[in-house]
Amino acid sequence: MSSNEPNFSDAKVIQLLQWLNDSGEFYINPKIQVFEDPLSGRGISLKHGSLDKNEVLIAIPGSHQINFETALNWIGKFNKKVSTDASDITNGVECLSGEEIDEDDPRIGAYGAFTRDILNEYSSFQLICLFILAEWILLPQWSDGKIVSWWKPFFDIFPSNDELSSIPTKWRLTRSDQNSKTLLDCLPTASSTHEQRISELVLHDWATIKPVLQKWTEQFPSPIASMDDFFLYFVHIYFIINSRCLYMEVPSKSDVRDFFTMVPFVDYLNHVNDVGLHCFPSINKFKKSSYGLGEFSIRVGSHRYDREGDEIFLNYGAHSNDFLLAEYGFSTSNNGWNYIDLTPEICSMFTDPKDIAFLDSLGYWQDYTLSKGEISYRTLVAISLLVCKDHRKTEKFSLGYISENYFEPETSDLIKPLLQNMKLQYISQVQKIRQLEGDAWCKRNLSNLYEGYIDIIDSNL
Ligand SMILES: C[S@@+](CC[C@H](N)C(=O)[O-])C[C@H]1O[C@@H](n2cnc3c(N)ncnc32)[C@H](O)[C@@H]1O
Repeated sequence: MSSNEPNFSDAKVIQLLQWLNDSGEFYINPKIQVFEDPLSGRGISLKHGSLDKNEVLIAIPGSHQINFETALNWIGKFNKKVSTDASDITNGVECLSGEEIDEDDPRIGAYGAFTRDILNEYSSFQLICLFILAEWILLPQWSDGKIVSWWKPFFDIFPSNDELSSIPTKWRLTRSDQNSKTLLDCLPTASSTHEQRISELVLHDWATIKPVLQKWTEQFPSPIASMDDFFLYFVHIYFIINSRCLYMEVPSKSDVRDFFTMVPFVDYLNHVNDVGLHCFPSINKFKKSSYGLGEFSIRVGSHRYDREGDEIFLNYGAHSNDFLLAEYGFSTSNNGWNYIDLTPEICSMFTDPKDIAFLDSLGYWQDYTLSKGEISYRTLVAISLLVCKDHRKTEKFSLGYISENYFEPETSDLIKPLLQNMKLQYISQVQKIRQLEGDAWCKRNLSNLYEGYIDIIDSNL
C-alpha cells in the first residue's frame, strides 16, 4: 500500500485493499477508515479532515466486482463453450488472476457442462449464487484445500450467517426451533407480506440451481453431502448478495431485475433513512474493464462530513423498517418511511359482499395504510363506506367531490378505538418478543418495528 492510503488494522480489510490495489485502478479516499460496531457491523467513517460535495470516496474497477458478467466470464476461463471470444476472455481473466489454469483444476470439470446459452438462461441471482458457492465453499473442498479462488479476499469480508440472522425469510427457511416460529408469528402484516414474497423468490432460485448442485455432488467428493446442507449455504449466499447488491446495468442482460453488481469496499457503507443527502453511486462507463463494465464509484453528496469519526452513509432507498428487515435484516429508529398495513383489520369490518364488490369496482379494495400523522386516502374511502353505508356518497368522496369532513365525526369514532386497540396489541407483541430467550438481534429489530408503529398511532390519535 502506498503511504497516503488509510491505515486499516483488520487483516481481512488489509488483504482486500491489497487485492484491489493489484488492479492498478482502485481508489480509496485517504480521509476514510473502516470501523466495527457491535450492532451495524462494519461501516466507513471519516478519519480526518472533511469531505467536499462530489468528492470521490471509493472507485472500484469492473474487473473486481461480482455480477452476471464477471461470473460468466470467469466460468468461461475454464470452459471455452462459455467464452464466445476465447482469446479476449482469457486475456482478461489471466491478467487479473496473474496465473495460468492448472490442468487439474476441478473447476474445469465442474463448469464443463455449461454452455453460454445455458448460463444466459439463469438470472443474475441464480448465476451469482452458483458462482459464489463453487468458488468460495466448494473449490477448497474439491481441491483438498490446494486451490483458492482469486476472489477470496472479497469472500473473506462477506457477513457471517449470524450477522444476517435477523432476516425473517431465514427464520422460515432455515430454522425449525420454537423461537423462529414465535418470531414469525410476531411479524406484522407488512413484514409478513415481504417475508412471503422473498421466501418464494429464494425457493424458486433454489429449485433452478439445485440440479447443478446435485450433479456436482455426484462429480466430486465433498463433506457437504446432503442437499439440505447445500440449501443452508445457498440461503446464506442469497442474502449476502441481496444485502450487498447495487444497481448497475449489465451488458448481457435486459431484465432490470438482473441489473446489479457486488462492489467490494462500497459494501461497507451502512444505510441512512434520509434520501438524496449522503453519498451516491456513480458509474463511469468510459473507464471499462475487460468485461465491458464501468468503474463503480461512490461520491459525497450535500451532507457535510467534517468531524473525525462521522459515519459515512449511503441511502439504500426510501424504505420502511418492514422492508429493511425483510431484505437486509435490520431496522432503524425514527424511520419516516414506516407505515402500518391496516388491510386485514379494515377488510374484516366489511361483512356485506356488495360493499366489497363496490370498493373493488372503484379500485379501493385492500391496501389500507397509515403513516406518521396521515391516514391514506384509500383507508378513508373504505372507512367512509363503513360509517355511511352509502355507495353514492362514497363514490363522490373517492372522486373528490365531497371532503372527508362530510363523514366526521363518525369516521373518527371508528378509527380512534381501532387504533387504540392496535396500540395495545403492539405493546403486548413487544412484551411477547422480549420474553424470548436468545435471538437478541432479531428481538431488537422486531421490537423496533412495533415501536415505530406505536409512534405512527400516537401521531394519529
Ligand atoms: C451493505 S452492508 C453494510 C456493511 C455491513 N455493516 C458489514 O458489516 O459488512 C448491509 C448490511 O449492513 C447492516 N446495516 C446497514 N445499515 C444499517 C443500519 N443503519 N443499522 C443497522 N445495520 C445496518 C445490515 O446488516 C445490512 O444487511
